[in-house]
Amino acid sequence: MSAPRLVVHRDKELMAEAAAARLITAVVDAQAARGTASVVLTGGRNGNGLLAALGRAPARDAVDWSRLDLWWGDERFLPGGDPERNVTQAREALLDRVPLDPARVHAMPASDGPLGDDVDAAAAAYAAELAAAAGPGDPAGVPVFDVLMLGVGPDTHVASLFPGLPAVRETGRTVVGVRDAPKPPPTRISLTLPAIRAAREVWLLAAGADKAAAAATVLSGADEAAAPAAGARGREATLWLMDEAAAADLPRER
Ligand SMILES: O=C1O[C@H](COP(=O)(O)O)[C@@H](O)[C@H](O)[C@H]1O
Repeated sequence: MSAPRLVVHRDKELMAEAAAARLITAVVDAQAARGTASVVLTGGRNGNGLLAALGRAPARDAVDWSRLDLWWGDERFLPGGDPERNVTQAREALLDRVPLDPARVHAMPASDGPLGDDVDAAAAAYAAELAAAAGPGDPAGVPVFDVLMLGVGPDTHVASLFPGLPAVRETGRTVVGVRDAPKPPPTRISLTLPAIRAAREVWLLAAGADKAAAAATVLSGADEAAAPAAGARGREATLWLMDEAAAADLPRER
């Protein structure tokens, strides 16, 4: 697993533009090397800001959108089309305006889907979809994602892995149902840390003053059960993409 590396931008707008440019390059490079690319999207303000910036970037046309697999790191377990669902927000920010292959857009199940409102069954179904996409050389039971993005919550949560809840300690399953999340809605679906750590590159997005304490806690060596973002590492790279406000409480010599 790779050690965290920090990239600090002046403000959240610049961070979103720079992260979008970085994502375009990563996808184009992956498609050139392997024919396809796979990216795991995050919900939240920073993740949606990045998607909106990507939509404004002229270089977005360098991406072959038809050869891109999109997955989600977590989802709010709500009815399909609910404005609070991460996939709904991602569609609005970008996905509805680029020529993706619908079969490659792997949204997590909704609470009114064919599996009904059983969040554990929904999580198991997503784990099965990931396992089916994994190759024989992918021992984690998920594909080797090229880039997996995670918004960092002010409480250090990533995906829907919240401090102190059992999901953050999961070692066997790749996807779990989450109940009693402290941030609404309380019922969610999340990739687990072992699934997250299967990615080549993990990018943690932290912009805004409300992320400063979380970033300082995680980057000072906190335990992942108490600060889940501490457990989010990529095989080849772990990047913290930040703005100055989120980096304000980090040691000066960073
Ligand atoms: O609820 C969620 O929150 C986190 C962080 O969101 P932010 O608005 O504080 O940046 C997000 O990463 C996660 O995907 C989402 O479900």
